[in-house]
Amino acid sequence: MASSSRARSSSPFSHRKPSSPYSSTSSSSSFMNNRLMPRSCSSSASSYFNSGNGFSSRSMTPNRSRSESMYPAPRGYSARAAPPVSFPSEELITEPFDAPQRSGDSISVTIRFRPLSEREFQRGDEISWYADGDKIVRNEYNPATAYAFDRVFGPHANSQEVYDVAAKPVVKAAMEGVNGTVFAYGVTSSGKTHTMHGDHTSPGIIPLAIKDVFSIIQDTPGSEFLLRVSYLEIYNEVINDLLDPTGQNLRVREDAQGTYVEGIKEEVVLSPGHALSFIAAGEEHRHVGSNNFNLFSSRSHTIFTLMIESSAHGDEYDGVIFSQLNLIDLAGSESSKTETTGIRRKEGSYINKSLLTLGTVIGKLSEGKASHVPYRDSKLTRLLQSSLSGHGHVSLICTVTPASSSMEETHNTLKFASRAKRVEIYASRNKVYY
Ligand SMILES: Nc1ncnc2c1ncn2[C@@H]1O[C@H](COP(=O)(O)OP(=O)(O)OP(=O)(O)O)[C@@H](O)[C@H]1O
Repeated sequence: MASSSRARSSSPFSHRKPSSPYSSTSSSSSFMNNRLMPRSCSSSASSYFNSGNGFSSRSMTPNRSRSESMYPAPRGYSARAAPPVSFPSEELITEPFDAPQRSGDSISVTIRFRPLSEREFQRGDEISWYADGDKIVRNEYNPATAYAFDRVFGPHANSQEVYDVAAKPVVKAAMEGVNGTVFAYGVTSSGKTHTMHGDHTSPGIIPLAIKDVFSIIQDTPGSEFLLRVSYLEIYNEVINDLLDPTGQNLRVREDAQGTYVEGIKEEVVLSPGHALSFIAAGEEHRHVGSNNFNLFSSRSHTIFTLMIESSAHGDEYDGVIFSQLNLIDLAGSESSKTETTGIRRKEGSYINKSLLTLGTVIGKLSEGKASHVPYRDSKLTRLLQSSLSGHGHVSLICTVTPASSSMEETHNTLKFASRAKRVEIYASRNKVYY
């Protein structure tokens, strides 16, 4: 009998689960009084909802015994080439490179400037880098130094505009069974959290993506969906489950299909508000951690994952498509000279080491030739391995300040972004027939 165990996708954030304690009988479904009932259920719950009024109690993915891999490539598995999401092409203007012949798609790279902060303004910072049109970042003092990207947003762009370009196509593809990863990269205080989370007046990529996912469901009559979320942080190279305070120091496991976090909690979500409530709860857990360990949001990488399954009804049934959408707010690198305490210094060195490893991994991948890629050198790159090695769309949003006092740091971010553009990906649709 079916349970909520889902088919294994090629995403790095796949989580094995024991067989469901809830059987997927009608009594375990969320179909109560013809209303979708949010409930406090763990990953094992199976609650399907569709784009119409009805709900289904059946799971689309098969139950698997513990001894079996939860996500083997089942019979009938098909990984069809999906149409690439339409990101515009890009090229480096002043630092030409020998790009490998591309046969796949590439990482989409977006740059987002924030305005000069009050602090920068007060201390007399000038503009050192600026958006020259919507594809080029240019240096004010040396105009010949410029980089081109898929898209560059100046300081007055809002998060909805950034979302529409850098995340919406990835979200849309994820709803069609193609794994996706959107992540924000940049030095501390450059605007990563503003971009990924935002606030009530200016929601960021994560709430906008959640809203979009539910609106796509509404606009997809005749299909049923199952959505689950997980939320974790990597703090000092330790993975903590933000949806389950007892889930500390979780292990990264690996099997033939890639890496996954063992024992992470997944929650079924039934509405945008429901999904956002889990994020809010997760932030609370992270905050508690902060008090105990001097942990700040900027001191951990966070990964919010939305797991999506869908299937058409009745005669229209054409297999189950599934995907994972990973929305990542990286911790910002910070100069060690700003660290004041031992704990801060330790945090900073973990952050810098993992970001350095990310840079090395991107650099190796961008070379486009077979060589050792040190994914295992950090938890972040281990978890990102499947995404970066090409299984799904990847959108990198690099946040930068125009301030002259951060000119070198911004230049480093631009160089990282430039390298990332050269990484090839081969996104394919995940589909399984039962
Ligand atoms: N595009 C923007 N427009 C207006 N304000 C912004 C923008 N980006 C960032 N800010 C503001 O700048 C400050 C720092 O931003 P934020 O906290 O998002 O940085 P961060 O990169 O996440 O830093 P950290 O790495 O320390 O977490 C915040 O007050 C934020 O509101």
